Amino acid sequence: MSDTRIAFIGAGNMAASLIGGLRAQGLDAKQIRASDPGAETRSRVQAEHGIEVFEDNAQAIADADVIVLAVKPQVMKAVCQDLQASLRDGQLIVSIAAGITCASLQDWLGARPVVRCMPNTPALLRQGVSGLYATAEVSSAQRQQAEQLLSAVGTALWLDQEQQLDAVTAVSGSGPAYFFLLIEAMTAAGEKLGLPRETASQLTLQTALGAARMAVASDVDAAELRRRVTSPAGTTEAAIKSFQGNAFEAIVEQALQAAATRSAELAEQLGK
Ligand SMILES: NC(=O)C1=CN([C@@H]2O[C@H](COP(=O)(O)OP(=O)(O)OC[C@H]3O[C@@H](n4cnc5c(N)ncnc54)[C@H](O)[C@@H]3O)[C@@H](O)[C@H]2O)C=CC1
Ligand SMILES: O=C(O)[C@@H]1CCC=N1
Repeated sequence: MSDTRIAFIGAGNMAASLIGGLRAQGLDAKQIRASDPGAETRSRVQAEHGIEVFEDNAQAIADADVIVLAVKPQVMKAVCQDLQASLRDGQLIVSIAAGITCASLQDWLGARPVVRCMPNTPALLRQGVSGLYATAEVSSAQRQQAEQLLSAVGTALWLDQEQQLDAVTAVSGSGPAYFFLLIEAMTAAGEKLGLPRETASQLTLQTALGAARMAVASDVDAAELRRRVTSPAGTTEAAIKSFQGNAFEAIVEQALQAAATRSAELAEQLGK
């Protein structure tokens, strides 16, 4: 990455996280450019990261080795069709949009090297995780560039099949929202049990953080960690029995299936 030039099309939340991660890794501000129609968005990334910003996407990609498509899936087709004429051979396209296939991107941009990724919002704290899939046109040097880009904001994992990105979207792309939902529910339940809201919130948040850190650091799996909390005939067992009596695992499986199905549907709808 020492002399790679990267252009971001769309400078919203995910792009700003990636730019922040790259800058923290020591990439020079001169190596990064971004374009966005929002004047406020442009000013913000320029002020925060010292990079050059553009209103015009074609200007932003002029000297780029890597072009990161960080717009919403719904505008991707129009953005690509506008960019197509300004692309040079050898530029790597990296898309972080949910549910936009490599085939659609290559349909709109030509048969170029494309890496499709699914990051998640903890990228904001460089605690993200991403799945990456590369088309056959991507060289090994470009694979490394894409991996380094996503590694700047967390863990980057390669996939063998593009379809697996629907599952990655269901597990980790949307995943932070599931944990936030559990945090909301546990905080509300703690309050109902008689705790002040702020206390219930702090207890829940620190428990979530502690449990996640333990699970990451542990050499045993989550099921074993759970067993270690669960005393025979104790309080945890009562709660776990209640969760499982209400088909907790099935609820989780159905929710992730819904997310994966939606990811595939988006590809179908927006790929045309
Ligand atoms: N938010 C999330 O949890 C995740 C989002 N993603 C994907 O990341 C992409 C970006 O999402 P966010 O950063 O959350 O959205 P965002 O709305 O914060 O950023 C998108 C940016 O694109 C800009 N934009 C709109 N039209 C444009 C155009 N014609 N040319 C250039 N820029 C344009 C918008 O002004 C906005 O600043 C989406 O495709 C989403 O699917 C991927 C993983 C997780
Ligand atoms: O909800 C969505 O569609 C996007 C993709 C993953 C997270 N947010």
